Amino acid sequence: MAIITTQALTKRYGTAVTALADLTVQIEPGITGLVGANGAGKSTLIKTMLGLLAPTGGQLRVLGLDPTRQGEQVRARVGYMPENDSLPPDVSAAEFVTHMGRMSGLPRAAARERASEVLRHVGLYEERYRQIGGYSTGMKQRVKLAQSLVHDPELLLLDEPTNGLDPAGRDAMLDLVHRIGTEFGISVVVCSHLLGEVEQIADGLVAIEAGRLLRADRVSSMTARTAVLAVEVDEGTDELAAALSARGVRIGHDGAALMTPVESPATYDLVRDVIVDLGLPLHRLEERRHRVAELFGSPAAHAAAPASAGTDEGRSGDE
Ligand SMILES: Nc1ncnc2c1ncn2[C@@H]1O[C@H](COP(=O)(O)OP(=O)(O)OP(=O)(O)O)[C@@H](O)[C@H]1O
Repeated sequence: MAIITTQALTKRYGTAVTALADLTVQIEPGITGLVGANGAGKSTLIKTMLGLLAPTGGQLRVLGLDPTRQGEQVRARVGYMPENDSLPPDVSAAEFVTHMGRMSGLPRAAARERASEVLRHVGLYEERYRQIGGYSTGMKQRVKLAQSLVHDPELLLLDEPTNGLDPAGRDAMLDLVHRIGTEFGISVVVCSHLLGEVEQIADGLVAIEAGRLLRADRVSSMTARTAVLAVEVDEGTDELAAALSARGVRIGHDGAALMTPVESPATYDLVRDVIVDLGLPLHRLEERRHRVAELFGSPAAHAAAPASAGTDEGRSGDE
C-alpha cells in the first residue's frame, strides 16, 4: 500500500510562482528518490507532506493522514531533515538531539537515551559532547539526520542530505541512508538534484520538473537489463567477431566492445569458450544495463545526468 499519495496537488506562491502543478503520484514503502533540478518543487512537496505548507489545490495523504488538517499527527510519525543548516552552534549534538526528542514528546531520560542511540547510528557517538559549531559539514548533516530519527519515525523525509559534502562524504551519507532504509525498515523519501546519486540507493524514483511529474517508477523497471552482452578484448577484436559469427552468434559493435544478444545463459559460456580457445586477453564481459539518466528525455534530467555519470562509474562500473 502506498505511504504517500497525491492527487492533482498544486501549490502556488502568490500569483506568480506555481511550485507544484497538478501533481499526481503514489510513493510505495521503501527508499524513494525524489529528483529534479533546483527549483523543480521538491522542497515544496516535502513541506506540504509535513503539513508545514498548505496546498493551493488537490489532495495529499501521508501514512493515510491529511497533513493539512492532521499536521501534528503526521509529524509525530515522520522524521524530517531540512535542506538548510539550521543547527544551533553553541550546544553539543547530544544536547540538541535530546532536546528534539523532548520536543517530540519523549520523557527526559528516554530522550537522552534515544539521542545517544541515534547519534551512534549516524557515527557521531564519540563526538556527541562537542559543540555543533565546531563540526564539519558532514558531521552537521549527520546531526540533522540523527534529529530526524530521534522519535522513531515510520517515514523519513530527507531534503538534499548530501548537500555540501565531498564525494567521500556523499557516499558515506548515501550508505547511511540506505542502511536506515534497509536495516531499520523505515521508509525514506530522499530529495536530490543528482539523479545518479539517489539511483544508487533507491527502490523507486519520482522525477519532477517545474512542479510537474516527469516519471515515477521502480528503479528496477527503469534500469531493466537489456539482453545484450558487451565483450571487450585488449587485442583480437576482429578475430573474436569472426569466430563468434562462425558459431551463429549475432555481433554488433559499440566502440571497442562487441555486442551480442543474450539468447540464453549458454551465450556467456559460448563467448567465454571462444575467447579461451583463441587465447585472447579479456578486458570486459558484462550485461549492459540502462542508466536511469538515459531514460529521461527532459532538460532537467539532462542537467542531472553529468553528475550521475561520475558517481555511477565509481560505484557500479556500468557503462
Ligand atoms: N516561499 C516562497 N515564495 C515564493 N516562491 C518560492 C518560495 N519557496 C519556493 N519558491 C519557488 O518555488 C519553486 C520551487 O521551489 P522548491 O524550493 O520547492 O524547489 P526545489 O526543487 O526544492 O529546489 P531547491 O533544491 O533549489 O530548493 C521555485 O521556483 C522557487 O523559487
